[in-house]
Amino acid sequence: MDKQAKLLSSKLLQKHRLVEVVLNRSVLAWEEAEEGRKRSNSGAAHSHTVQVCEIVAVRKTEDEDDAQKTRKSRKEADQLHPYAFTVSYVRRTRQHQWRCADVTFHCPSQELCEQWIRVTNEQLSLLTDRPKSLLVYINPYGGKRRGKRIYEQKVAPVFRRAGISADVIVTERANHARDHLKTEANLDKYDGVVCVGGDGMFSEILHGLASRTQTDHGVDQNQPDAELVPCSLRIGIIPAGSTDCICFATVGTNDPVTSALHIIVGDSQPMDVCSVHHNDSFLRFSVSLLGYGFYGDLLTDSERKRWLGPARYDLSGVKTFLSHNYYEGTVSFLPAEDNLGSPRDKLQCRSGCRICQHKPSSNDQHGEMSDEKEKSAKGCSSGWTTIHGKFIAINAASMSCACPRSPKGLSPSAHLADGTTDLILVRKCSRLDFFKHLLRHTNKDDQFDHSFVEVHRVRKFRFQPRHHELLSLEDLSEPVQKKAFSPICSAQTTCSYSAAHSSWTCDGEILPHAAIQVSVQCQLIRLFARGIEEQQQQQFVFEDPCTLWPLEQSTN
Ligand SMILES: CCCCCCCCCCCCC/C=C/[C@@H](O)[C@H](CO)NC(=O)CCCCCCCCCCCCCCC
Ligand SMILES: Nc1ncnc2c1ncn2[C@@H]1O[C@H](COP(=O)(O)OP(=O)(O)OP(=O)(O)O)[C@@H](O)[C@H]1O
Ligand SMILES: [Ca+2]
Repeated sequence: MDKQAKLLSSKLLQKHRLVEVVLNRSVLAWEEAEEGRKRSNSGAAHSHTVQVCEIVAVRKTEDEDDAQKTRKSRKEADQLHPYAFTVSYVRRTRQHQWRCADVTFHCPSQELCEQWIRVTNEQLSLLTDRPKSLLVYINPYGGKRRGKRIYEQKVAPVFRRAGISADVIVTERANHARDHLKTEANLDKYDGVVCVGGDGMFSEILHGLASRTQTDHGVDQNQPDAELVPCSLRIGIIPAGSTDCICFATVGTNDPVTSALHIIVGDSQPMDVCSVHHNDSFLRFSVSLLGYGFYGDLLTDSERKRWLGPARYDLSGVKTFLSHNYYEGTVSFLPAEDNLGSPRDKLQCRSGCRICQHKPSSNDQHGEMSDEKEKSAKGCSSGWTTIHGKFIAINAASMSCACPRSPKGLSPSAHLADGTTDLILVRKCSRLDFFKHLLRHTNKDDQFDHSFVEVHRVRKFRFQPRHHELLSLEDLSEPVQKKAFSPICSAQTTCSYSAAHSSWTCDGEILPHAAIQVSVQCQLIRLFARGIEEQQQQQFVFEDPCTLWPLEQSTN
């Protein structure tokens, strides 16, 4: 099929200029017609191009719509081109932000106007990746408690314009969305699930959808080696949380309108999910940060300060930094193959990332090695590596974890969909050294370039805190978290013996066990996103700027 073949070509009026408008299967383009240029004595024609896949909608222009925008040209339009249609499309602005822009064309006859609308809509209907029906969960209490307003004012109008129908559920309690997805929701009705909230809300959707998928396929997710079935519905994130790191790392910004537009155009970004087990029982899934020590303690403390909103992380951050605790334990990991790069190679994961497109073979589809190889590896020699030490932090970043606090993230070269996680070990060091390491998350310096930091790209890992047996005997009547709330050991004091252990934070949730086994499930889910775009595509600046809507008002 010739993508360049013209489907329609007409001379139409756009504002007060006569323009040649062309539609083919891939683009809608217009430029000032020759006679218009001669009349206005202008030089080269400015041409404008919109990818058909980035057209949001086309509609007959209502008089009221048009009146305000083209008051100057109304007289001429009324006389010669009284019929008009408006195309809404994606326009890139700054720093990965998208906006919905409108351009209106006036036609000399109703027939021609209707033909343009019909043929453009026919092309849009061929874009089968676009969702028509969505299930939306709004957390009214996430972030700065603006989820409902953000959805109603910024997102719903764009969905309506794109002809998307949405069933909206405002959650009434924590885990409402997860439980609804797990057992109640009629998922056949929908083309995707959207959450309005932060990383915690996303985690609810992930758990609901992934568990439901395993149940529907008879897979027992308690088995650490079970081959999990990928979820068929894509997930959209409208950011309205405190960190929004999953949105930021998959879209490049945490802007609700941008996310809504990625949903409308039907983008698809596969994503790795870590499954976390304690012995033979499933604990949780993680897509961003699994952190023990510094981040575990920080999150444990910040949960008690939820009322402070996003500022809780800074306060608990300073407090945890000053406590300067370290924890002893054993980490074992199964390194990823060399062709998947290394956390220090500076090959960042971007839209269409080559590393993530490398399809794992059926043997290592879910981060598995061949049975033979893994058995010998577990034995000790090849494959698994074991490190015993005293750690200030043990972090596993399955994606960069870029967010406004740390624009390059915890592991800047981690990949969204390569089937691996970057395991970062920060050993006991001085407070000043740890501060230097933290500071490097906010600037261009390499945070791994310290003698006390090492980083490994892995498919699986395990952690065993020191004296676990002793602790569990001692603490049979006491939940592990309680103990973990009050770490005893501080790196400046000499700790000859310590039974203290931290907790794992798993995408912001605290896990009830310190001894865990983690396995990366390659591309278990897909998001309505496309990864971070390398370069902003060239945008044409209109002499008469198109309307950007919804009106840019700050709700953040
Ligand atoms: C000197 C400045 C150092 C700044 C260092 C910034 C590093 C930031 C790294 C952020 C990584 C976020 C990963 C995302 C994880 C999400 O799944 C999870 C759920 O939303 N959020 C958090 O865990 C929330 C994590 C929030 C982390 C906040 C860290 C704040 C650290 C402050 C340290 C202060 C030292 C001050 C010394 C005087
Ligand atoms: N109606 C509700 N009432 C109370 N808690 C809720 C409700 N709906 C969802 N939650 C819970 O609120 C928690 C936090 O929500 P969310 O992730 O949206 O915001 P956040 O924590 O401010 O942001 P982030 O996770 O990005 O740091 C989630 O773990 C979710 O389970
Ligand atoms: Ca990954």
